[in-house]
Formats: sequence, C-alpha cells, structure tokens
Amino acid sequence: MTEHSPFALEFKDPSREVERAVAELRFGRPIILEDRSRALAVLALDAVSPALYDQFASVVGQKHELFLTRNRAEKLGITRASDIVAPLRNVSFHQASELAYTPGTKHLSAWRKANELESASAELASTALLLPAMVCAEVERDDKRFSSCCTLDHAQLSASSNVRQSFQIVARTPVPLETFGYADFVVFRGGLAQKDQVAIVVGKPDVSKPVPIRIHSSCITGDLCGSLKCDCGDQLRNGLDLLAKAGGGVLLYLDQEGRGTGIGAKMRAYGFQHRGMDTIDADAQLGFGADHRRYEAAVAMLKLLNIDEVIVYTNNPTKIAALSDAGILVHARSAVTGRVTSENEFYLRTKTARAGHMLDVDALIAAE
Ligand SMILES: Nc1nc2c(ncn2[C@@H]2O[C@H](COP(=O)(O)OP(=O)(O)OP(=O)(O)O)[C@@H](O)[C@H]2O)c(=O)[nH]1
Ligand SMILES: [Zn+2]
Repeated sequence: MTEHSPFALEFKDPSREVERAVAELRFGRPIILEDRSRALAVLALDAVSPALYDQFASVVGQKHELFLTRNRAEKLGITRASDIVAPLRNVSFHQASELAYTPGTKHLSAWRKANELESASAELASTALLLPAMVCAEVERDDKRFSSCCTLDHAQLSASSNVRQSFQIVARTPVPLETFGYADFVVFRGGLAQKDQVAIVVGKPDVSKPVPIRIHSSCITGDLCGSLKCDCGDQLRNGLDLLAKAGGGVLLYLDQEGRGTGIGAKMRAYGFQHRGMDTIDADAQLGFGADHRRYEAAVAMLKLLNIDEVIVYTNNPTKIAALSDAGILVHARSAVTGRVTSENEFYLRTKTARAGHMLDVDALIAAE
C-alpha cells in the first residue's frame, strides 16, 4: 500500500495514471509507455493531427513504426495471428491512416511481430475509445525530448484492473416515463476511465427472488433516433415493457456504444457496411475483434442494487456467461426481439451466424 503524506494530495494509484495516459492519447498527445527494459513513445493515430505526426516522425529520426492488431493484419493479408508493427520511415500521415483502416489497402512491404509493450499501447487506445492503430518509437528511458509527456509503467495497466469493478451510486431519482409511469433512474460512477452508467428500475422488483433484468448497450442511432439498421431501439422499449410485465425489473443501460468501440469507430464501420461488408468484417477492417464489451460495470451495478439472482432478457450468450462468471446466478434467459426490417435483416443474420446470438430471424419474419 502507498503511504500518503498528510501534507499533500497525492493521486499516484495505478488507475489514475492509466486514466491520465488515456486522456493524453485522446487529446492526440504522445505518452511514454515503459517496462523494466524499454520505453516506448506512443501516439494514437486516430487522434493525432497530421502536423504532430510529422513532428513526432522527425523527433524520432523517422524510426517510428505503426502498430496494428492481428485483426487488421489479417485484412492486410498477414495471417500469422499476431499483432504486428510496420516501419513508417517516410510514410505520410495519410498513407499511415490507409494502412491502419482503409479497406483494400495491400501495400505493406515489411513488418514484424509486435512485442507486449506495443500491444499494451493498443489496450490504452481501446479504453480511450480510439482505433487500435498506434504510432510507436522506442526511445531511451528519461529521454529529454519527451520530458513533458505522461509516462505510464506497463505494470500499472494490470494493477489498475480491479478498479473496473469499483462503482458507487451517485443519485437515485424517479422519472415519469410515458409508457411505464415513474421509474427510478440510478446513476453509478466508477470503473476505469468510464462515463457514468445508468440503471432504470421499473416497478418494485423483489430482490429476495431472481430479478428480471436486461443489460442494454447504448446505441445512439437505434435507441435515440430509431435507426432501422439495427434492432436496439425496439429491444430497449420491448425490454422495458417485458420487465414491467414481469412485475418489475432492472434495465442496465451501459455506455458501450458500438459494442464497446465508441461512436466514432461505429460510424466508420457503418461506412464500410454501406459497401456490403457485414458488421464483424467492418469492425475487423478497423482492427477490432467481434465484440469489445466488458461487463464488470453491470456486475457491480447489480451488486450495489443487492441483486445476485436474475432472469436475463437477452439473445446474447456472452452477457449470460459474463454474469455467471462473476457469480451472479442466472436462473433463466428470455428472448427480447425487435422488428426485422430490410435494413437490419443482414445485421441480425450476421449476429446469429457469427456471434452465436439466439435469434431465429426467419421465425421473426414469419411472425410479422
Ligand atoms: N461496432 C458496431 N456496433 C454496432 C453495430 N450495430 C449495433 N451496434 C452496437 O451493438 C450493441 C448492441 O447492443 P445490445 O442490443 O445490448 O446487445 P446485443 O449484443 O444485440 O444483445 P441482446 O440485445 O441482449 O440480445 C450496441 O452497443 C450498438 O451500439 C455495428 O454495425 N457495428
Ligand atoms: Zn443499434
């Protein structure tokens, strides 16, 4: 345990250091990520300006390299199932961006397998909701040229993981909903570099019995604007309806836009889907895996609401597994569906075929 001086305010715990590094990357500034043997200057390509990219390249004498995940590497024709790093000497910002996330780019002449530190830098980008494409350069420890940059020890990244489960309730207030009458909105704060999360308590669920719950990931396009490209808006409203009909329950509305990749990445991926790609391949072009959501917040929220046994409204087996793995007893699973539209049918079929969702799209169409 760190000893704190009674005469100073100290914020030296690992999670604060990680959050600082994440914020720096989001603002397009370099950080230094180091372990016992080396130091890596890192920029997130998604956030950096072309001018700072050029400046970084010249400061490190054109020895900068581009980290790409194995998902992106596969799209560049490299099928060795590892994260990779490619040299960027004399590669412009525009060309680097093409390598990182433009479909159809094939001109990667040289690359090597990424090391652990380089892969860890992409983990930070993912926490910052940025694309996992990093501009890296190995530098000396305590390199004066980067003295004004935030430095993060790799060990602090793993040491901060317990914070992901740490939440507290900030407010609990009833809100009158058009269809359901008053529902309590409970706001939770905590986690690692996370926004506030919300639980909507419909009716008066009895926590001494299995509580009906829905874990819903935010979808600005579907939930808010009625986009026809997905089933989220319907699932949100039908989910609340099912909880009310079950005699009361809790909907956890998680800040996990774009399956945890963020709205920026999701809209880039939508652009690729307009060209015919499915939802998973579109994300892979950007370097992402099939699903980046984490459920520590959901588990912490349930525990703070004194809920440890549930009936879950979902078609997604990953959500059930995440709850069970965290010690929440899942008594049953119930389906929650939406309308099938010509715009979302391919998306729904992809979720079933490639992400194991328990959804019979043909039966839904037949029932309409
Ligand atoms: N990256 C990406 N995310 C998408 C796309 N379409 C929808 N999403 C996101 O997918 C998530 C869907 O959330 P949910 O409806 O809670 O989850 P689900 O995995 O469908 O599971 P259930 O609805 O519980 O069956 C939300 O975070 C959406 O923002 C897409 O094409 N690309
Ligand atoms: Zn959606």
